[in-house]
Amino acid sequence: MISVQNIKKQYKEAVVLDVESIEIPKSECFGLVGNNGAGKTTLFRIMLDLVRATSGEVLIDGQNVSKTEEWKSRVGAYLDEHMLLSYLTPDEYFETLRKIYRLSEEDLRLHLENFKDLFNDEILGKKKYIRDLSKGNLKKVGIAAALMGNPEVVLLDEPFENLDPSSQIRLKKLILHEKERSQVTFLISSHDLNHVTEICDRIVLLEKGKVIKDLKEKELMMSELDSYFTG
Ligand SMILES: Nc1ncnc2c1ncn2[C@@H]1O[C@H](COP(=O)(O)OP(=O)(O)OP(=O)(O)O)[C@@H](O)[C@H]1O
Repeated sequence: MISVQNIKKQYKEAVVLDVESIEIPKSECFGLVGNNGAGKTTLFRIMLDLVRATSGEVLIDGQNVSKTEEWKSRVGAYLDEHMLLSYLTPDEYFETLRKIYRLSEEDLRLHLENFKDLFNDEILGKKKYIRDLSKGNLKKVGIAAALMGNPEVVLLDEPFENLDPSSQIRLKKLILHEKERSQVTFLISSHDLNHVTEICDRIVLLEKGKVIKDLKEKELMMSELDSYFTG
């Protein structure tokens, strides 16, 4: 369970995030939407302790993320390419993570097997450095890495961005499969309302750092979001 309590983030006078409370139960697929600058990435960065909130706290299974470390072994995330090791090839990168997560070679093989369709023969065995991959392929490496080590919680910032249509569909299937298989709690930010409403159980809409809608009824999500974004 993830609990966001009275989180405020301020840069000088500008308050970019002001969230009273969000509770995310285990195995929920939580979608986060909002226009550019609404605060989605900032909220994710605070949840991962990459940025410190001005006030308030985020708890993962009761642990304050800015004061403890243990939660890190249960959380996977891909926010942007800064999280990758760009001087490695994808094979070298996954092998490095395998050792960090203490997985067997067979575990890694099985993990990457799940990504076979998504990788579309473009990622593994190519001897190409991560820094030279296309934006979409970078994202695929980051997502596969975020899901390594059986995380209980996975945060993905704009996972569909830069993916071709086939890859977007494959990624949706993969997330739904992972959710079924291992009850992962997914937190997904996206500008793609169709994808996010299709896979998420709940969608929070941010506007200028504030939660203005918390949609839990699948049938109403799309129409509510549609009317908000078409203004
Ligand atoms: N280091 C910083 N210094 C000043 N302002 C910042 C900093 N980081 C983020 N911001 C501001 O915080 C606000 C929220 O940004 P954030 O990246 O969280 O939005 P977002 O919802 O993820 O946007 P997008 O959809 O464009 O990715 C923006 O106004 C941004 O300019």
